[in-house]
Amino acid sequence: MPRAVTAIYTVFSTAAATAEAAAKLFADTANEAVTNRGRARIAISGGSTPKNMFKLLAAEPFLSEVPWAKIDLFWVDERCVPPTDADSNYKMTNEALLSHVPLPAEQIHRMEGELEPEVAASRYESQIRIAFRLEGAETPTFDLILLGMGDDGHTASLFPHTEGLDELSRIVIANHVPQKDTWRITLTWPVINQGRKVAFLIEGAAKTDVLAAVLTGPYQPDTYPSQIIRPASGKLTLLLDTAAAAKLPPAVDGTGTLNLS
Ligand SMILES: O=C(O)[C@H](O)[C@@H](O)[C@H](O)[C@H](O)COP(=O)(O)O
Repeated sequence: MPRAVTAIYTVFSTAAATAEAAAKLFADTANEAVTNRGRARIAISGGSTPKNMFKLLAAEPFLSEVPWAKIDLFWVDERCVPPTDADSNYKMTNEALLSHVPLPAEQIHRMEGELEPEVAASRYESQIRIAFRLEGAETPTFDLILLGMGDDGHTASLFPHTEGLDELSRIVIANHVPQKDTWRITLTWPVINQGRKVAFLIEGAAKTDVLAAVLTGPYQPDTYPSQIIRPASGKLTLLLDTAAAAKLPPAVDGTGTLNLS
């Protein structure tokens, strides 16, 4: 049985407001982690939705608010392409964010999409083990994991009916995605669920029906992998625009709560 968690969704009237809320979540969580633990380890997703948030983080006031020198930035997933490729999550993030902020290069932990998938996955797992000083079978606890969701219900690079959904012990895997005829590198869902704070950023009418199925429909994670994200903290945060949230129970004063059992 899946872990029971409380999904707290906040609905914003525009994509710009959603991006602003996501940037504030990034800054606030980073500052809390640095205050309490001396550093912040954050894993971000790619795709298109986070781009506006990244641009906001690269400008004032967030540029000054974020403790860049104390952040270790990781990716949730990456396409198996070089970092110069138009499909590269790293490329998008570098253009929108990294090339504009004082985040030390050695604290930017890129997934090496240009390598053979399994090699890239095991090298990234080693990078994480070193950065988190993990021993034995320990797994990392990220301070913040920012996720997106595809219109097929996938998150990270955990796509419907793929083998990656069955991986319980590794931190990073290469996941073959037959429906895209491609390989992806991705964090595994148990690692994502261990995040201190796990948040989805979801926008647009293309996500309306699938988000309703994920949050209010029967539990079928092989079909809707986003359902497998049930954080150990007991709380799942969702930042949504009105279009994505259109088929969810109406939010009161902009915020709704769903008990996912
Ligand atoms: O590599 C990726 O594509 C992402 O990490 C992926 O999980 C993304 O979050 C969803 O596909 C949503 O993508 P959009 O934001 O483009 O809708």
